[in-house]
Amino acid sequence: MDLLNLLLGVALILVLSMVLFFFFQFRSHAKFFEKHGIPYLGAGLHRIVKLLMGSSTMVDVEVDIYKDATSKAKGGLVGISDLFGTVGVYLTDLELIKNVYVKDFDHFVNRRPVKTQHSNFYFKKMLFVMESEQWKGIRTKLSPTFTTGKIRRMFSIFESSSDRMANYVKEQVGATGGDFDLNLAFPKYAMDVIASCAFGVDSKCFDVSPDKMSIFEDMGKRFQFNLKPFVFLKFIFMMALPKLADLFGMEVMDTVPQSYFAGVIKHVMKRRRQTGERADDFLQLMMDAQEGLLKIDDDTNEVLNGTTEKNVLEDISAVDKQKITFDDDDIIANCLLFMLGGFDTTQSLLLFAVYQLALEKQVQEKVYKDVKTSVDANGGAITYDGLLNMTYLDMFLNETLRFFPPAPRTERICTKDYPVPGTNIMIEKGTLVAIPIYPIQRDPNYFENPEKFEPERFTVDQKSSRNPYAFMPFGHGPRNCIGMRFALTEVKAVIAKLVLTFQFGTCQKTTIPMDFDKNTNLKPKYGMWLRVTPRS
Ligand code: HEM
Repeated sequence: MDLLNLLLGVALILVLSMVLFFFFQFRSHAKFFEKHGIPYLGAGLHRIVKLLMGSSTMVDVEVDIYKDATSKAKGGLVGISDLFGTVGVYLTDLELIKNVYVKDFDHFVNRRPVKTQHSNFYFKKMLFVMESEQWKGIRTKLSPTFTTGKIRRMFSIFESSSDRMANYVKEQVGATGGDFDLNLAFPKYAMDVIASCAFGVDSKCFDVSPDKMSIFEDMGKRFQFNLKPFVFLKFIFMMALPKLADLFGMEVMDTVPQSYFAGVIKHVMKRRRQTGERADDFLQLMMDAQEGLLKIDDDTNEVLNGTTEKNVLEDISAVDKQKITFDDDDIIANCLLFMLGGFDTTQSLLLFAVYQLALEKQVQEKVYKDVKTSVDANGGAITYDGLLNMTYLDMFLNETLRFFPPAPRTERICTKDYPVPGTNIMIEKGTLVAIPIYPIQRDPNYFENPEKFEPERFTVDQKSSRNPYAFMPFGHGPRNCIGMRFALTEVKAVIAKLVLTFQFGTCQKTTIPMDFDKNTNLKPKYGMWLRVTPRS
């Protein structure tokens, strides 16, 4: 009983300390914004509480902040205290967003820093969280692995995983079709591709029944981003009190899957080095990059409006380049990043794509015709070049990404004081800069009737008549998603295969309208139940 009282007392003191800590922090933020003449949205504690209680999703929070922000913004921004107590600005103006992404990128090179010192060995070596020159150096090493030419060479991986996926779904629904939760199959596809591309192994995901997972899939799921209340509180604690978090040895990521995957990669690298065996996969490209055998191709992530990633990356001085190391731990970290950056996001796009196919029958028929025409012209095969000709499929996926962007916002940290053009506002070095993706893509100022699903918004004409920064599912500029082309090819390959093989419809268990999972990025809450019927 005494021990229980003691624990309750400690818990109470901890909660009270955190409340006091946040109270004083938010008061100092209010003064900060007042001094800079920036309207302040306040602490937004009600949003944090709603997230923690599970009555709001991350998307609800984003939409709510955007609504508030657009009504109060000055010079295209408002002040916020983010969920972790960081002082930040929230951008509402597309010109300012363009400046941050591209034009004045040198002021906004980094993302939110990882403040803990002793933990997260691989996490800190991931491109996503790296900073400044180190980031530029590693991005230079990795960019040549994501070019069109390299992805074309990996296409056979997408092809065989797509075949496995289609066969798996066929087995589940039978010859006459049936209701099936696609959420049980797409994670297997995403994992199968990652296992082959980034780890050089067979995931065996499709070799088990839907209620089971192969060890690779199981570990991958444990590695996924989630915001369950306990994890969320842990993040808040780690960001707000990094020194204490270090003292407790807290880790951002679960260490068991981390060690498992690191072991797999080390094993494959050792075998390849010993036997001279090579493969057309991402791991091989990184091993080649380590040896300095890869060059930046001309098509390295073309970036909108004049600035190319190539320009920025070539900007690193010769001396800096020598300082950039790329050892086996960097390779492991960036293979893990494939899992972190590519597993959840790709699944999310796939799930919402089939959802929209099922809801919009006419769209489904158009996608089918587009795919069939291209495949027939290629002797019945889905090829890399064939995918490039599927223009309606491309428009359809873009509209799916507008409607359901897997990442609802992105962020930068201001790395040099930045005077906001046309105003007397200064964004101070160290300030977090939040860029809302989901709410802008649903804003009627940029997309007429935004709640209507309409792939025709992405015809060449319609795209050219719109501000390109209103659509940003992969971010923009030199720090955009490095895996964009990879992800789009991976998704197109399997959607093409699936629409050729099946027709998708709704069933009793289909959630309409969509309900999002509260504990993670954009994902359906109740799986993705659809009626799946093999085409005759
Ligand atoms: C549909 C799939 C995907 C979506 C929607 C997506 C979205 C995004 C977004 C919004 C960002 C932030 C961009 C910015 O801040 O401007 C990002 C960054 C990133 N993504 Fe993706 N992503 C996807 C797939 C992938 C895949 C397959 C990989 C595989 C490697 C990947 C790796 C990364 C990395 C490494 C970054 C950080 C880049 C850097 O900091 O230089 N993503 N992604």
